[in-house]
Amino acid sequence: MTEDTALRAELLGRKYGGRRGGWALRECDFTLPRGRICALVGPNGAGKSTLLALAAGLLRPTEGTIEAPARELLAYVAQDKPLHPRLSVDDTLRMGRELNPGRWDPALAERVVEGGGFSSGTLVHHLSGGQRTRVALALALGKRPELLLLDEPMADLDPLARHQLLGLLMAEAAENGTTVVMSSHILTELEGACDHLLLLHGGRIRLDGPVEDLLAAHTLLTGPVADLAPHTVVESRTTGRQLTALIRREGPVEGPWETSEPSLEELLLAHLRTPEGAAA
Ligand SMILES: Nc1ncnc2c1ncn2[C@@H]1O[C@H](COP(=O)(O)OP(=O)(O)OP(=O)(O)O)[C@@H](O)[C@H]1O
Repeated sequence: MTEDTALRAELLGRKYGGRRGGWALRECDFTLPRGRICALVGPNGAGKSTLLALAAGLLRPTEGTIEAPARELLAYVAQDKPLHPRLSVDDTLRMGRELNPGRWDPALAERVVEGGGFSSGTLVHHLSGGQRTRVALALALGKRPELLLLDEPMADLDPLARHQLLGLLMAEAAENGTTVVMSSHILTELEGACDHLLLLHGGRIRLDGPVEDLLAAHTLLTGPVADLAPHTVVESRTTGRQLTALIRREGPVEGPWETSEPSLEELLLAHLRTPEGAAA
């Protein structure tokens, strides 16, 4: 892995349940440059959590490889946010400091916990789901990792908390050059926050690359029904004589259509609705 790379997978595969089990992830090849904020998207069961656990070193690949920074340089917030229930918030953050000598940023951890509507003496056991998320994010960010792996981090946060914490996360990532990989089903949340995309479906990568390049490679068009060749159609719908389609452009679009660049949400929805459509 070079200096500029934060995460790299080569023919990565993971099977659960022994020899007769099924593949949760198959033939995944990608390189994530340092400093990117990467959205990890895909339907339920696509393999997102499996990929994050492999990147965190908590699972071993069944085949292929995944290269990531050393464990002390990465932080991983799992979907179920495992924390010690009998520790107070204060004790939990103290543990974060003790486990990360020389790296821990107490002020940053405090900032994440602030605004959560609980005192620092509260036991983790007595926190709500969203409040526990705050503490788990404080532990992860306080560590000042090179690579931050977040499995649906915002799912149980209220809209204000989500906005505040996403803002804090983005600011910290920009300031410290942290690479973030964040799985989410909330597509609107990813727009504006992420500059890189990994779209998984059925354990395989369907889209991978900088968001800007992926958007520029696609065109939304509306107009009369006509042959779209030579372009690759990701998704098309017709209402009477009217065609709406998302295409992967192969050269200039010439025809009687109105064209525009899709938003990230439009691009993701089209690819999610047609999993067998135009792959990367
Ligand atoms: N511990 C396990 N044992 C057996 N199969 C598993 C295990 N964990 C995951 N799987 C299977 O692997 C596949 C990928 O699961 P994974 O949790 O990685 O998907 P996901 O994209 O994170 O889904 P979601 O959006 O629902 O969280 C699924 O088919 C799932 O049933």
